[in-house]
Amino acid sequence: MKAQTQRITILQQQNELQQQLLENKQLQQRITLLFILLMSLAAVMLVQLYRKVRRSNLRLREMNKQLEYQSIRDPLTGLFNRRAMQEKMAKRHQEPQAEHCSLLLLDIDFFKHINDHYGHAAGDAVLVEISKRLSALCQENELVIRWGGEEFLLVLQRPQQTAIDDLCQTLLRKVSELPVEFEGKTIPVTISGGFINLPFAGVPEHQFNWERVLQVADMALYLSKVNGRNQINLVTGLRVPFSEAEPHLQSDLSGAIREQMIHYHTIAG
Ligand SMILES: Nc1nc2c(ncn2[C@@H]2O[C@H](COP(=O)(O)OP(=O)(O)OP(=O)(O)O)[C@@H](O)[C@H]2O)c(=O)[nH]1
Repeated sequence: MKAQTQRITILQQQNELQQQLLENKQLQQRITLLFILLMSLAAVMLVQLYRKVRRSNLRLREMNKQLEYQSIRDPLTGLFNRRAMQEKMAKRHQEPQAEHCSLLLLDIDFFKHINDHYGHAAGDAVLVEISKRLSALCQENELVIRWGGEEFLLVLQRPQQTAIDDLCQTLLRKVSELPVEFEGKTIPVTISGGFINLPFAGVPEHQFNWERVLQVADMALYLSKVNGRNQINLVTGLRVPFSEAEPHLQSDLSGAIREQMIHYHTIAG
């Protein structure tokens, strides 16, 4: 009887153990399931987060590109601005053998009168139209810059002087032959310019840098203005050693011409 009771107790204990094992297994299964569920949820969230970050990165990159574009463009005409020129020249400075190029500085004649007579909006329309005409005449590797209010700077890549002369002639004609039409108003426009090569007359650029060379183009432009406008004065070389001409090239182009220190010619429209 005692042995039977003992066996029953053992069997009961075995049953309880089995029951416990079963419950443990179920618990383990639940934990595994929960773990898988949690991992899946985390994976989904991670993928979503990754996509979000990627989208925002793309947006940032796009905005950055736009900002970069805007920082080197003039908002009215879409042309390059001064900063673009400074960047181009800084790059040029780093090149071991900088390419020959030319600077053509242009300024619309009597632009103040256009504004006063036809209105500021008409003046803006003239700037936009002239920008288009200038751009149409330039090659892809050349820069058209809005240098100031009604001033443009072309950085040309045409080694032949005849090609430059042809361009100047065409440019004067293309600006003046067709008046700009704006809201029923017909606005006649002419332009004046000053031209020079960079480097100038083989003078190394560390000695005569682009800013100083451009000053000469500015003086040549001034000559075009005082000599009647609708023309371009081109400074194409030196007739005397640079050291001799240098003082004149800083502020007195007329003196350099008078003293026959430079090669120059005029193209009239
Ligand atoms: N409409 C318009 N006018 C501008 C802009 N920027 C500058 N200006 C005007 O351009 C005019 C420039 O005039 P001036 O420098 O006196 O020269 P100008 O009348 O062209 O005379 P010359 O250069 O001697 O032929 C000024 O009246 C400026 O207000 C612009 O973005 N839009």
